[in-house]
Amino acid sequence: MPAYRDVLARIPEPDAEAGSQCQGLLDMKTKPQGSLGRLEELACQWATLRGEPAPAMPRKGLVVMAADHGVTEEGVSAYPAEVTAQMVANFARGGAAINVLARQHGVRVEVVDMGVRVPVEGLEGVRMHSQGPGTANLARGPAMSRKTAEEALSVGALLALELADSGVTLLGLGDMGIGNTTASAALTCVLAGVSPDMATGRGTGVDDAGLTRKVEVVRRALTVNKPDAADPLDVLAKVGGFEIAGLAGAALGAASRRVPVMLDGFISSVAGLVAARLCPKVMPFLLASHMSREAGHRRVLEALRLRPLLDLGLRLGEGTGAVLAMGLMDSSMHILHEMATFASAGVAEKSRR
Ligand SMILES: O=C(O)c1ccc[n+]([C@@H]2O[C@H](COP(=O)([O-])O)[C@@H](O)[C@H]2O)c1
Ligand SMILES: Cc1cc2nc[nH]c2cc1C
Repeated sequence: MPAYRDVLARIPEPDAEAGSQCQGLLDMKTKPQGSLGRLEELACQWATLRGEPAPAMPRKGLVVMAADHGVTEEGVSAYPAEVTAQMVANFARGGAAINVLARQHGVRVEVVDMGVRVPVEGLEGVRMHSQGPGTANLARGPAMSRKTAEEALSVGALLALELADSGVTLLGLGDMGIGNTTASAALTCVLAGVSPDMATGRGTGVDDAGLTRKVEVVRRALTVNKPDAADPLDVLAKVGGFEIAGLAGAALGAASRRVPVMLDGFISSVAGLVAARLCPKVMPFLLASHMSREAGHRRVLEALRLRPLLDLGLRLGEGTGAVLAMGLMDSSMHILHEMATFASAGVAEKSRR
């Protein structure tokens, strides 16, 4: 059995009792009840998912999965496909935005080559799990076989298990892949039930003509491939990407170990949606870090019933928004562990009037 199928059968239920006990602890802190708003919600969510009223501070990890997309030959990106490999080298050297933010927030980063066109073999710190030299052009036929989609899902699931075993308790998802907003738009159309013009955005910054072309390409991908919305693996194989499949697998693997998953922008949220369609039990473990500028992101978060923590106009990917939001999770846990209570600080509680 492919590894990802094994993990999705093991995703536990959240522990609502641990969450309400966590709220009880927060209510004893020296503040009007509920006044830390979503930070309190985050703390309780963390408790619910970890299954303890006062869990330890998160140990943060992030997987950045990179792959190329055959659909770039349709002229759907503002940047050339070579940028995917070049950015993987940049990640390995520690010079990308994600490296900077991860260092600031103490997040361990794992970079995975899931199928970059020109392999980046030999780069220290890059894990090689290439599924091929990029996907096939999804506007002309399936992006990959069903078997490859399952293999990529399994790579992600096994990596998440490995990270959980080594102590990671909060996992962020990041992506890198020129052309991947086209694949993500096509996935969004099928899995969230929206039209190509609603799901498609400017990605790295295509102009108006590029956007019109991109919507047409997404429309053609759906007509040519006829993905079956009731069969998420079929959808993923036909109009997905290697890195998207890997990230979906990572979400499933993390959830199976009670490791909450911090989604990033459009692409990693689509991966979350793929995971949710494969196994709805993953849904409580998915957290939305931010609202991307990319047009389709809102639709994906709506389909996942998630409310993003931040709205910073980001549209970079790489896991940048996920890492920023992990800082909020840290803050919520510092509050839970370090704030004085009304009793310990001798502060008068709410009047009973
Ligand atoms: O995270 C997002 O919401 C996001 C929105 C737009 C673009 N990106 C990044 O830009 C690349 C894909 O853009 P494109 O135009 O080549 O499809 C890919 O590397 C993504 O990480 C990411
Ligand atoms: C330079 C560059 C960096 C990126 N990081 C994620 N997607 C990207 C796309 C481009 C073009």
